[in-house]
Amino acid sequence: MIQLKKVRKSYGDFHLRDITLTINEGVIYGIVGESGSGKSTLLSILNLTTPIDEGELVIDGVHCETLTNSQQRALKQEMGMIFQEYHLLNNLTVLENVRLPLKLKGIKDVTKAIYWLEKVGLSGYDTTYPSQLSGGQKQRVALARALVTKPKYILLDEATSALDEYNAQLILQVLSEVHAEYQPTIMFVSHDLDKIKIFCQECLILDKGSISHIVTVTHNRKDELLASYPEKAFRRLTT
Ligand SMILES: Nc1ncnc2c1ncn2[C@@H]1O[C@H](COP(=O)(O)OP(=O)(O)OP(=O)(O)O)[C@@H](O)[C@H]1O
Repeated sequence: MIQLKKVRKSYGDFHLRDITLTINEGVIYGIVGESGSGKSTLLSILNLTTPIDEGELVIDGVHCETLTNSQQRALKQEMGMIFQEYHLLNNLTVLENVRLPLKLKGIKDVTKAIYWLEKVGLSGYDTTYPSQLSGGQKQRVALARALVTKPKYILLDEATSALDEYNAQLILQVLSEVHAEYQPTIMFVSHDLDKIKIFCQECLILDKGSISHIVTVTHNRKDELLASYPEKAFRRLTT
């Protein structure tokens, strides 16, 4: 569980203000809001990339204002993050990028990295470098890298925005399978309300740095993502 109490962060004229929020285990949250409302800032605070100015951030009972380096490393290993700009390492191949979080955990076996590349439709790209990939392919490498260690928290910043509809659905399907398998907590930042509706259970609406609403998503159609194509088509056409 993650708790934020009166969290503040300022960048010049922008203020993320008094964010008080409990992020429960196993829930899929959407985060929406106008451009510049603070969605990425909130995710990077949760990912411990951005330190807060004031307030409290407590992750799994650990107070993050006073973390030791080893506590910070341990918590970060529970976070799988996809950044808006992907943050792939250009001097590493696709496979090496996906392996990186495993290596940081001291795991040498490459099987899981290969499995995840295949899962996001990129088998055969092991020795390719990020600069040779399209934006959508980079996004899928970032997804494989985020999921390879089975993290407890999955933080996704516009993870389907560079993708065509087929690949966006593929990613949401993969994430739904992952959620059905071990119930990680997922934070899904998106401008696409249809995807929020189909994928998320709760949705935070940010407005100029504050949470204006927390909405329970109704008519969630997650089952549809898990269904194989014939059932999916049948349900779409009949309900
Ligand atoms: N590292 C930074 N340094 C300075 N200003 C920043 C930094 N990160 C974010 N900001 C500013 O904070 C504000 C909120 O940015 P943020 O990226 O969190 O918004 P967002 O809701 O994710 O926007 P978008 O939908 O366009 O991605 C913006 O005004 C942005 O310029």
